[in-house]
Amino acid sequence: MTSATSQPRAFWKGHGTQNDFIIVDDPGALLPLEPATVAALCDRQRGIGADGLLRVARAGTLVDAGVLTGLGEGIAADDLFMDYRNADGSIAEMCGNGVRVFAHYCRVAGLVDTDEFVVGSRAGARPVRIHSISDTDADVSVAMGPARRGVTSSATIDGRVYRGLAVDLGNPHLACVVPGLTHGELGAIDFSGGVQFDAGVFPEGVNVELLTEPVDDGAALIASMRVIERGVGETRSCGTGLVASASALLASVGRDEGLLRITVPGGRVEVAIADGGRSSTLRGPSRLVARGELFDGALR
Ligand SMILES: N[C@@H](CCC[C@H](N)C(=O)O)C(=O)O
Repeated sequence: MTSATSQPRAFWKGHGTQNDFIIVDDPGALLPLEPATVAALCDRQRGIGADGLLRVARAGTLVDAGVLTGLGEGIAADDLFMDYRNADGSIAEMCGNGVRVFAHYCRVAGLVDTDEFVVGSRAGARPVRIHSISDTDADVSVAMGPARRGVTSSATIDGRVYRGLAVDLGNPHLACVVPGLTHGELGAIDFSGGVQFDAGVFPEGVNVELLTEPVDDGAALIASMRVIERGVGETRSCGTGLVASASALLASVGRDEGLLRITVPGGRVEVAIADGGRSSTLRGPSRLVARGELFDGALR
């Protein structure tokens, strides 16, 4: 006997500045993406291995299937929706690197026939623009919405306390600009013990970014970032974290708007914050590296 989940299921693999994702096209929203299933697929020893999983389906189909309770602001039933899961199987509202890879996949797979379209996310509509594209590489901008600054708080990593600014990108961030920290010193911090944070400030957990102080090169503010993601651990890049970091870097020099180029272990992206923080754009690469087939057992 066969069922919707017993058929071999195509998957793709891609990354945005080495924040990597399994992409599963599920037009009928039939896949039971239980947390344990997603965690097994994302596991780097017993699964495919990834920082997260992107389910591709139309927003209206996900509502009809009961995956979403509603369409969300600015999202039409026919819009493609990025149903994002962290590597531990938890659901997150948004993923900035994921949206670029998602848009790249949708264009290459023929799900859209234009270079500008709306991607739905649990944080709302995220319009994308594809500047250049091949089957493997793309350069994509995402309108990331407002970067909402909150309170200051602190996080402890490897026994050291870092002060930072809470910034809401639809998902929660604590972006810590560390006075005097060099790029080399940032790279040497031991993230293996994870992060401790104030659960009173971040009851849903938080993504924590550490940053060097910004340097103004005349065209943009330049800085380096590392991140420990909620539901994943350290990743080599985090798109929402980069926008949150841009907002904190601007705050550290008394500004609300500007252009920033931020280096992460997985590459470099550009962030623009405008309208006093009410809008933001993330621009960076996407690479599709493989496609394959999930066997029935992988989904149980
Ligand atoms: N890597 C992502 C963020 C993914 C979600 C995050 N771990 C959370 O739980 O909020 C990005 O590129 O933004």
